[in-house]
Amino acid sequence: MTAPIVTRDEPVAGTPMLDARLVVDRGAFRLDLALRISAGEVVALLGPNGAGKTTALRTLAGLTPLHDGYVTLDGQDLDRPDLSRWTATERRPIGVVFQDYLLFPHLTALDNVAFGPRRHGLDRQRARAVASDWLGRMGLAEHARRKPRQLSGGQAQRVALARALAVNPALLLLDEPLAALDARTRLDTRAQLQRHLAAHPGATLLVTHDPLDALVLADRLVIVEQGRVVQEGDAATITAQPRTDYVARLVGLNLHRGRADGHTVRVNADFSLTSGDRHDGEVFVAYPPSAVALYPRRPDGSPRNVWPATITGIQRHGDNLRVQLGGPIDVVADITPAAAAHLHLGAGQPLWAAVKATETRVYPAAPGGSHPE
Ligand SMILES: Nc1ncnc2c1ncn2[C@@H]1O[C@H](COP(=O)(O)OP(=O)(O)OP(=O)(O)O)[C@@H](O)[C@H]1O
Repeated sequence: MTAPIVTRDEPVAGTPMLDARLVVDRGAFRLDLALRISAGEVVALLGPNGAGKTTALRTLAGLTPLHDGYVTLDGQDLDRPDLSRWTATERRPIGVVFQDYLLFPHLTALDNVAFGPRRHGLDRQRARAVASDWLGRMGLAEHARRKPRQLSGGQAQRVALARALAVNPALLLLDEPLAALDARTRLDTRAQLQRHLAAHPGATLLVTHDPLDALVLADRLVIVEQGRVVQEGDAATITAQPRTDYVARLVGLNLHRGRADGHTVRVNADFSLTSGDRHDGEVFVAYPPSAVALYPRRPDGSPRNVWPATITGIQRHGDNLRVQLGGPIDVVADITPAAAAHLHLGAGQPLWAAVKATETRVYPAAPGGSHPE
């Protein structure tokens, strides 16, 4: 597709800071996603391994060429493959924090941060003044003369963030910015990062596997699978109404797709669920693992959905056990150790699963045409 040529000095009110359609072919893999991010907005790009998150980030940074589509940032066309126009990485008003930070090992923290402003034309003294200010904001003033190897993981992460922000980027790109940290450092650094992102006036794109990072740091989530956007929205909407198996696992819900006829949802040829909600047509049915009760024998006299199942896996899950079940539908159930003691759990063991109709949530599969397929 082609977009009109837009060349303007001032961003037009109401237009997003970043407006992009990224099309990249990599052998059998094709990335094709539209991204719009407003000034001051933090968007998390979330998806399973190989979904295309890093490719999207590298394309925006100019490290991987865009094959089709366009990248418009702050009113300027950066990439227009249809016009054979691309902008070199170093000429983009973009700051990048890579997963392993990529600090220059031979430069001090100060000179690592000063590197960006230097490249943007400031003389050494002014670049160092800008860098010093950023290190101060990151609480690293006393570490300015240290080399990267003398910094902790959390400190190195903040130097990398300072380096990315020191050029006042219209777009800040973060690639798994907390992945290299241990769990404790991660907690502190996540809180600090949240503060710095909230203060960043430009657009921010955060690439992550980690739903917690996305939920804490982002205003909006964009979920990609196999190079395509499958769902996007705020965290509350996505956690309430997942639309793919990946998203359902991410937010910890069982999810089935089926055809509703009143209170009955046919999930497959062998199985229907009864729900408290009335619907007609293609729907999703979601319910938490804690809503699935397990019994050694068929429970009688109950209005619930009841079916025979077989245990396919058991894991510890917080204080409870998470039990994977096969049968007419695949589900997971969370049960307490006390409940487990009555069931004599073991892989391959047959038992009965039940879900109350009132604990299921049913919603249309294609609201407003935003269906993933
Ligand atoms: N240099 C490359 N050459 C060819 N194909 C590549 C290259 N890098 C990545 N790919 C392919 O592109 C697809 C998307 O990979 P990408 O790294 O963007 O996914 P991702 O969502 O970032 O995954 P992960 O979470 O594992 O980092 C994959 O199928 C991958 O095999």
